[in-house]
Amino acid sequence: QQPCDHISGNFEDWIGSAVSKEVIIVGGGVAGLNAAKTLLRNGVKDVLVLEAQDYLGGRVKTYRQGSILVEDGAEWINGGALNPLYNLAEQLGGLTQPLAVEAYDWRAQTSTGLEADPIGYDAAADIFVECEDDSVLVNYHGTGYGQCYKDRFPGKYDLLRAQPEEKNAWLNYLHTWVKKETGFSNWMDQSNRDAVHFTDFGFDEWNQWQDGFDTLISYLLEGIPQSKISISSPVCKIFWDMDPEGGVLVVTANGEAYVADYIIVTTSLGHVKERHILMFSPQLPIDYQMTLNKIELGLCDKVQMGWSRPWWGNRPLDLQIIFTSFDLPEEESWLYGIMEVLSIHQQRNLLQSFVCGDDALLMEQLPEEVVKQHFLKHLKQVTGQYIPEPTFFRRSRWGKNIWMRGSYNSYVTVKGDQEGLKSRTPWPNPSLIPKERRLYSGRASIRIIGAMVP
Ligand SMILES: Cc1cc2nc3c(=O)[nH]c(=O)nc-3n(C[C@H](O)[C@H](O)[C@H](O)COP(=O)(O)OP(=O)(O)OC[C@H]3O[C@@H](n4cnc5c(N)ncnc54)[C@H](O)[C@@H]3O)c2cc1C
Repeated sequence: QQPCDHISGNFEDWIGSAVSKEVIIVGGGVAGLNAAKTLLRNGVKDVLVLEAQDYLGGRVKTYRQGSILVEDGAEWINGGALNPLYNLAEQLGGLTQPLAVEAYDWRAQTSTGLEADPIGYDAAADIFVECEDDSVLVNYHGTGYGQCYKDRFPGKYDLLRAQPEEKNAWLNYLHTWVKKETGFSNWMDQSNRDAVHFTDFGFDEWNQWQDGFDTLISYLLEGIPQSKISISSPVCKIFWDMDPEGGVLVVTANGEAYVADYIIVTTSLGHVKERHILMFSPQLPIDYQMTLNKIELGLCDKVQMGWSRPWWGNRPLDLQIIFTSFDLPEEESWLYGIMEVLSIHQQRNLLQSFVCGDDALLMEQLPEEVVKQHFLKHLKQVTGQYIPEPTFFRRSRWGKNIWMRGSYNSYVTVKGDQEGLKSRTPWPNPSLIPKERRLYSGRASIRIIGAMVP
């Protein structure tokens, strides 16, 4: 199934047929295209982007069908003007303002279809803010991120005097909410020390790209000639320290070989973790490998459903789902991962939910029609409303995608923290990398860069 599995041979087998390039960029997502655009703008002309899939953008993937526009991947410009993308979108005339909270028809329902006590939501939301505060988190070094929430929730909830029987249900809701924000399978996975360093632009600023997040990709592509990009060209082998002439040899699944002065690898952490042993020759330096073992990439998917008109009413819907019973059949248990069903901004006939971690992995294994029927049945049960057959359905599968193996938010695990990794910055401090291995410091250099977008 992995197109790279049939690529074999060593350095000597490939070097003879290799085409020379100054810079090879692995991956045509935001990071790779931005690197190419920047190099070209600065006079480095002999650049080639090798992209594994048949489209550019990677985790920026806008889907259009008639008047429908949905995002499989990146959707929001979080953090308002603090986010550099905000200014870019504004400059390109493509920024939408978030809807006011009051614009939404906000509901909180139990999974059995009863109205939930909104006071539980207030407790959950308060703690959500508290546990993002670095001055609170420093007290939790050495533990998992969820510890802060677990410790604070009971007191806060009791203070708000909500129904005691709903207490655990709201704590479970809070866990699912944190998983959605982080992509973890379990909120005890991430090291609290790492969470302290998380650059949070603020989660209440929800600007978007007017015409889809891929406006960013079109912008990046301006100024990159087509000849500088090769799609459907997975990079399988990188021989990075073997050429007596000092070049880096790259071999693709199509059997093409390139020898470059420099290489920039922008593939997702999930892909690097899965393939680095087979991909790099010699193996990555041991400190890189050890770092890789201590960090993970989260997984979140989206499920989207549309109708010819909104059955929920004229206002956009924001429906919170609080699971009060856990008797779903095994196959449907991925639904436990849904804590919110939200109208898609600018798409008033469409609803969307996130599903993360293990729940996402289970959902990804099911046929699309089955996922659709589960989601529909669940919505009917929760709302108690008549819901017609949807006219649109889509779900993402970022975990199954062999070029991604995850979606957003890399993090240091608790175990990684205990083993000495103190920050999520995946690679050792560049100044600690021997000079001859740094980008722009000579041939045979290698540098792996991460996502441009948080
Ligand atoms: C569901 C979801 C929701 C998100 N929501 C937001 C959001 O609201 N706001 C936000 O700012 N960000 C969001 N993100 C994160 C954002 O999409 C990413 O941070 C960003 O797109 C990463 O860009 P990148 O170029 O670093 O990596 P990628 O987009 O992963 O690009 C890497 C590219 O490398 C290619 N590749 C992989 N392996 C190989 C190989 N061996 N050879 C050649 N090519 C290879 C891949 O196909 C891919 O195109 C979201 C992501 C997901 C999945």
